[in-house]
Parts: sequence; structure tokens; C-alpha cells
Amino acid sequence: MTPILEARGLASGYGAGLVLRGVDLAIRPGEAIGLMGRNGMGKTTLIRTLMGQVPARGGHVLIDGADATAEAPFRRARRGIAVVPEGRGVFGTLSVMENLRLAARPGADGRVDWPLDRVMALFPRLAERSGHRGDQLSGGEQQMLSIGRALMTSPRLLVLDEATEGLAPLMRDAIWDTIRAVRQAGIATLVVDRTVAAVLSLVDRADILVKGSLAWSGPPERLQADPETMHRHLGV
Ligand SMILES: Nc1ncnc2c1ncn2[C@@H]1O[C@H](COP(=O)(O)OP(=O)(O)OP(=O)(O)O)[C@@H](O)[C@H]1O
Repeated sequence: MTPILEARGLASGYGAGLVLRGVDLAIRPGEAIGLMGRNGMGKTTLIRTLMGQVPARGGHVLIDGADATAEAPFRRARRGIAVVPEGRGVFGTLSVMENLRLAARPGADGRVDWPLDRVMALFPRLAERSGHRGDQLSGGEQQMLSIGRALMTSPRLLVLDEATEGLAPLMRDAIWDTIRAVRQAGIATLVVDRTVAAVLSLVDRADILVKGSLAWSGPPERLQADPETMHRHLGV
């Protein structure tokens, strides 16, 4: 199956420093991938380079097998890739409903897989607070809203960067349940999260970045059976 999104020998960085040093990674339709690695190894930079927010300095980004390395970020997003960014990206002065409506657009082939009522059904908590302003929501509710906004674009691939960071345990569980539901709906997911056990319980494959290249890739069971690798590359 042709990957939705692929990095081939991808290199990028900031200023004089190189962060990614030739990353190969592919996400196929319906796959759930855990992008893992210790702090500062380049996970967020990889997401930003895949989406075009950080320019590639070498290698290629492919979307559906076609070179997209020079494509603008909004064009990549229109091909059905939605990112829930670290830090959430909710409009604080707009209501929950307005935040969702503003994000709405049809998916890559014109389909609307996630109309407002389906998003509201996934997040009853947001439905109850539909008139509240973004900045009146708790951190977990803002995270739900951010995921809801991403779903309003009917993505084929949802990228989640630190979606559970800073949330209380119950709220974390609610976010993991949501990611599971998104997955079951057939959407591919690329998940970056510090909660290693939760990520491994969810994904089909773990890809571990070490110093800007892919150091390990395989099924979560194989990683869990290898405490040496878990400790060396993930610090657990
Ligand atoms: N805007 C920026 N300008 C300069 N350097 C940056 C910038 N963003 C990240 N870096 C540096 O790039 C390296 C990789 O950071 P990145 O955020 O991609 O790592 P990460 O694996 O996502 O880690 P974390 O879990 O800490 O976010 C780090 O050394 C970081 O300091």
C-alpha cells in the first residue's frame, strides 16, 4: 500500500545546526505509529519538516507517493493530513462551536467524514460546553477541542504531538480513548507522547529517533521484550 506520508533521507535543522540527519519513515493508510525517542531527538522537528513548517535541507517528503518536498504547508494539509500541535492551537476568545466551525473543510477527495454532530458525539464534554469560550476550558477540554478541530477536516492521517502532556490522569485516559476511537474509524495516526506504555498499547509500530535518524523500528511487542533498547533509547 502506498504510504500517505513518507520521509526519505529527510534532513533539516535550525540555523547552523542539523537536527534530522536522514530520516526514513512511512505511514500507510490506517496504520498507527508511535514516534518515540528521548527529549530533543527531533520528533517535533520531524513532524514540522513533514508538514513543511521547517524546510527540508536534504531528502524528500512524499504524499501518496508523489514528491511534496517543495509544497506549502497548507497544500500538504489539504491532502488529508491534520496535525494536533504541541500547545493545542485553540482560539481562546471564540466559543467551542465557533472553534469547530472555523476548522471545518471537506477532506482530500471532497468527503465530509466528520460533520459537527459526529465530532460532538465523540466528545460529549465539548457538546455540553459548546457555548463556552476556548479560554474557559480546562487543559484536557482544550485538547479535545484541538482534536475535534483536526477531525473537522476529515483527515486520513492525524498527527498528535504530546496530546496528553500536562493533563490529569483521568483526562489523559479520555484522550487515549479518543485516539483509539479515531483509529478504529480507520484514520492513520502518528503519535508522539512521553507516556511510553500508553503509546505502545495503542500502536502497530514504534519508530525510535536517536540524534536525528531512525534507530529502531518494529512492533510494540518486540520493543517491550527488549528492556535494553527501551532503557537506552526511551529511558524507561
Ligand atoms: N525553533 C527552534 N530553533 C532552534 N532550535 C530548535 C528549535 N526547535 C527545536 N530546536 C532544537 O532541535 C532539537 C530537536 O528538538 P525537537 O523539539 O524536534 O525534539 P523532540 O524529540 O520533539 O523533543 P521534545 O520531546 O523535547 O520536544 C533540540 O536540540 C532543540 O533544542
